[in-house]
Amino acid sequence: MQILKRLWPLYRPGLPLVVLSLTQIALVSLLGTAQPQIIRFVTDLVLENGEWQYLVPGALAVIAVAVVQGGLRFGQRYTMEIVSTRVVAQLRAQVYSHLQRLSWAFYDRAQTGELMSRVTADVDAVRMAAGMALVNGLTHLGTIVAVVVAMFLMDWRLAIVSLLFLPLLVHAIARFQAGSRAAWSDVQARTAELSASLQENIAGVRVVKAFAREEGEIARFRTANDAFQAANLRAIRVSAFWTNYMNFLTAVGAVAVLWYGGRRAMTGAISVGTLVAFNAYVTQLAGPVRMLGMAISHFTRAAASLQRIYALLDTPVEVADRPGARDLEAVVAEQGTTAAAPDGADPAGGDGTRRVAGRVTFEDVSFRYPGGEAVLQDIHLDVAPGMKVAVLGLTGSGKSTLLHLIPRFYDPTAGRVLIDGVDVRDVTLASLRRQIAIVPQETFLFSATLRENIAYGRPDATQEEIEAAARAAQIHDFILSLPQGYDTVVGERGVGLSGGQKQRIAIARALLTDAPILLLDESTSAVDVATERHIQKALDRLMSGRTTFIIASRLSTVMKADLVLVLEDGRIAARGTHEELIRRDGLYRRIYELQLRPVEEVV
Ligand SMILES: Nc1ncnc2c1ncn2[C@@H]1O[C@H](COP(=O)(O)OP(=O)(O)OP(=O)(O)O)[C@@H](O)[C@H]1O
Repeated sequence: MQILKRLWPLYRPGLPLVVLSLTQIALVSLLGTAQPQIIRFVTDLVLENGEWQYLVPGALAVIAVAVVQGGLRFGQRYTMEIVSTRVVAQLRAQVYSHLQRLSWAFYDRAQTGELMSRVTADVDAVRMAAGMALVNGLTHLGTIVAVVVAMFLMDWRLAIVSLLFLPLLVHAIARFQAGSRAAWSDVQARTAELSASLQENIAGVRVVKAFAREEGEIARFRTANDAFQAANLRAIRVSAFWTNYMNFLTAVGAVAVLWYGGRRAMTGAISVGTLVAFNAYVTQLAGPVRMLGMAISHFTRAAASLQRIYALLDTPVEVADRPGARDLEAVVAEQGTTAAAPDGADPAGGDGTRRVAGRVTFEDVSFRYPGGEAVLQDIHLDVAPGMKVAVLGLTGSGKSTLLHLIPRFYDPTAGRVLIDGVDVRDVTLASLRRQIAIVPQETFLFSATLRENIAYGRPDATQEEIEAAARAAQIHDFILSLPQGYDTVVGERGVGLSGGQKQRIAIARALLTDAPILLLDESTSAVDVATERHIQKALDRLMSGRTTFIIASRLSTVMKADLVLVLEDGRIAARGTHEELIRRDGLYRRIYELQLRPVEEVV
């Protein structure tokens, strides 16, 4: 019920069409009762009384009814399908846009394949129910009602006897409904499991092959596949048993007609034509009843799917715009803190929007992942615009997490993160993220052209701007060397490009957004000396004039940094410049010995 209430607003705009379809359904149902009546007349007049002139008109009338019914059936189905495809398209769009809004914390827990199945299989189940099943279900219901009424109008005694099976039928429908709901919900869950397994396997195919785990993966998939098959068979069993049981009950009805109707016809209480018509009606009930069963199973399936879809739509967006949140640029401009633009930085952004200065402040920030232990504790930090901060620490010390709090991928559990003195939670996410460029360790490239990939953050960028960014990122010459140049389509995740090339595409992407704050996860992947020099140049260009947080793995980066932070178990264990820190005999020295020097020596 609750579900229908939520679905209703989607149907409302198509109300006139729904009414039209319902009218057609009513007419089809009424016409369904006409044929046995014609047969009744023909039987009584032609066979009993020998009035042969009624035979041909009777036959023609049967054909006419069938033709009109066919036209109406087409109309009812088509009109309802217009409404339902529209409803389902809106539902799908709602799911998709909610998926865009959901935050990192949600995707940490989510399974990609399961989400895909939500958008495809579940939405499809709703489409089936909202269109075809709805029309068919209502038509069958209408036919049943019309037939029953016609029977009572002809002879109520015979009607009661021949419909004695009806309560049993209703009971069977109810049992069927309950059984198939459970069975289909199981099938849907298994479908999701199967597609999750498939998706994960495809995404991780390189790992699978590297570890020669194909056989293991096949076995794992087979288990999921078997479970899916078993669930499906269970659902079919439930469906097959109850629909056939319902058919059997209808046959019992036909026997009742023959037995009791035959006696009444012999005593002359009803005409032979009436008996024939009754028999036609009872057999006519068999089809709609069985189909109604099928429609019900579609509905129960759709109800289960809708429940899952709404559960997803109801998942709260953990990191969202506050009501009335304003753009960061506007708030900063109002406070008048934009004055201190860094050297060389253009206070007006490349695309003409205002830029903030780029002061980043952490005030007593602590953070824990949901259900986890504290990952960051008491972080106190004030980074002036244009400063380069190198973040170091052993693995798992919280370096990435620290960076992820700035663009609000997560919100701190305690304390505040400020940009130019403004709490990042007080401004719109879009305006906040416009001010931040990110170069992650793993570059994700979309299956699109290199041009589109570079311009991902600024789709309106001109070819000149894209080329300028690529040139600064030291990747322009390489792109030109490809036969299709900037129009080269890269495969999913950028297959076809080397790690160093992908990283430079990411740098070009960040350069093009021209944001005053830069978050950089320096790749540790080993590259040759020439590539390393290219990347260094590209990075230097990118960092210039921007407040930069860099998870550093190269000594050269650390030496150039204005401030080095050493994280230990989520706390800032030491801070200072490389020179200051190296003189102390602490964690920094250890990291320097273990992590930084070797990389430098390779290069
Ligand atoms: N999405 C997450 N959900 C739950 N816990 C997480 C998540 N991401 C990281 N953690 C945990 O938080 C801690 C800090 O992780 P983080 O990735 O910030 O460390 P790091 O210093 O960047 O590590 P590395 O150098 O290995 O990349 C780790 O103990 C990790 O297990």
